[in-house]
Amino acid sequence: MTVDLTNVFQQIDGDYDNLKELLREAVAIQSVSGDPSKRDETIRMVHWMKEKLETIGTVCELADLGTQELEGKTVKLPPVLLGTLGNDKNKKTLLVYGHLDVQPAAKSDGWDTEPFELVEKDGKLFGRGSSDDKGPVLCWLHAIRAAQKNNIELPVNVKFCFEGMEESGSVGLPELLEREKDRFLAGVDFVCISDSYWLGTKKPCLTYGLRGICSFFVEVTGIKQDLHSGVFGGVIHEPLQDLMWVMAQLTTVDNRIKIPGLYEQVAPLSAAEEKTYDDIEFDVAEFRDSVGATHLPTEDKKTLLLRRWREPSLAFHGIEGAFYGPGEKTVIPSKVIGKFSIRIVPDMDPEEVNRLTVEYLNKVWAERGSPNIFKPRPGHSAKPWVVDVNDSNFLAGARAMKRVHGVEPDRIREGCSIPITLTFQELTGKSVLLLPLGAADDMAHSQNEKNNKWNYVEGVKTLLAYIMELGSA
Ligand SMILES: C[C@H](N)C(=O)N[C@@H](Cc1c[nH]cn1)C(=O)O
Ligand SMILES: [Zn+2]
Ligand SMILES: [Zn+2]
Repeated sequence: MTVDLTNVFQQIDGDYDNLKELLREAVAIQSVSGDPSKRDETIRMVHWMKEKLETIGTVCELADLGTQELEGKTVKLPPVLLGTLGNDKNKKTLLVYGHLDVQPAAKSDGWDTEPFELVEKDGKLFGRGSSDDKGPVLCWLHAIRAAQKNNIELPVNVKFCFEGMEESGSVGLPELLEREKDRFLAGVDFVCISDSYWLGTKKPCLTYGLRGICSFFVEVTGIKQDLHSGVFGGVIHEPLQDLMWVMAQLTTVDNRIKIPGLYEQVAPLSAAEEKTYDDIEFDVAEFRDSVGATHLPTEDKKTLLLRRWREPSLAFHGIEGAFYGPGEKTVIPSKVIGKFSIRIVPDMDPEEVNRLTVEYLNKVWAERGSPNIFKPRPGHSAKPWVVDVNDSNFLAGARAMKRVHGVEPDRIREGCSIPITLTFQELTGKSVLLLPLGAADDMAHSQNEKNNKWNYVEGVKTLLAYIMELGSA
């Protein structure tokens, strides 16, 4: 029997001030997992969320993950929040995953407002984590709270797994989940993750694929300290010149990867799969304008989507040790570390990608002929993930989207990665649904990250509708 949610949806609309207040509190906690100086904040964020989950009756535990070595220091890993809400043997069990950590952010990066202060402007809620992933995580809480306020019994038991290291490769989580296979993960029937974005700004989507990732560090040293470029320029081998030259050998001008053997690993595209791209609504001009570009390497809809979702790509992230502040500094840096990553797709294997990439870097380094010291090394990696879109979990998600938005969602893939997705699928043997709530222009990881007020509120309704739909899945 379908429960009428009309009144609950109205109450959710009316509860906006509370929804916003909770997001404000969450955004204010600077849980940047990649920054060791902010590790206490990341841990505080997990404790904060535990308290919130307990207010809806969740039985919570904090799984300790020990420590990690980060920038030469031993730092505590944030615990993983495991929660159990309901234990009815006659009901199926939904496992919800989300992350409480965020990417780094500083006003000086070019934000219009302070990144860790939630600001509402023109129907948008600006703040680091508002979309990725604190907003969606809070939608789960609000959805269940709304059901409880209206005495609506959930048709499923709900388990929560919220971590604080997703943006840094989910360190320790796969091993914890392995250990929890026959305890916390036992009896899970469905998995759902809300940690990605719609393809546009208006039409909802369900996501059935993610790219994986292989990240790399390339270190070049050669002189004992930074040097005056006037006094020493021209008479030494500069590490930064070497590094820039090596990095420039990795891609072509239209961003194709030059590492031999990489594209050969990509699964061939069948005619049937190619056809699924025909009906997807995607406005290339809107996409181009949203990123502020004048030209894109391709403006053909299908080619562009294929490149985002089912082809590898290489992105450069930065150079540690190189001067980047305002003004001029006529210095030759002594040690530089280039950082880049490769997004990988089926059938690429992270270990093989790491091997081919390091082999290629060493080859071009040999061609460079520099006497400096060159150390390329892989960082974290994750496998790609693709599934069937028509199982009962996906159908429940589609019905929920239709109930809230009145349209059938598009089935899409994502260019980004959620490293733990495949682990959940393998350990539970159950379907994992990616139910995105954010808009394509949310600018996750970037300046002025936001969550639309509308997406946030409709997201609460969508997750509630999804939980209720699982009752007939
Ligand atoms: C899709 C998700 N919200 C996300 O942003 N994932 C990150 C995961 C990651 C991998 N390395 C560092 N972070 C991403 O795709 O970059
Ligand atoms: Zn992210
Ligand atoms: Zn995320």
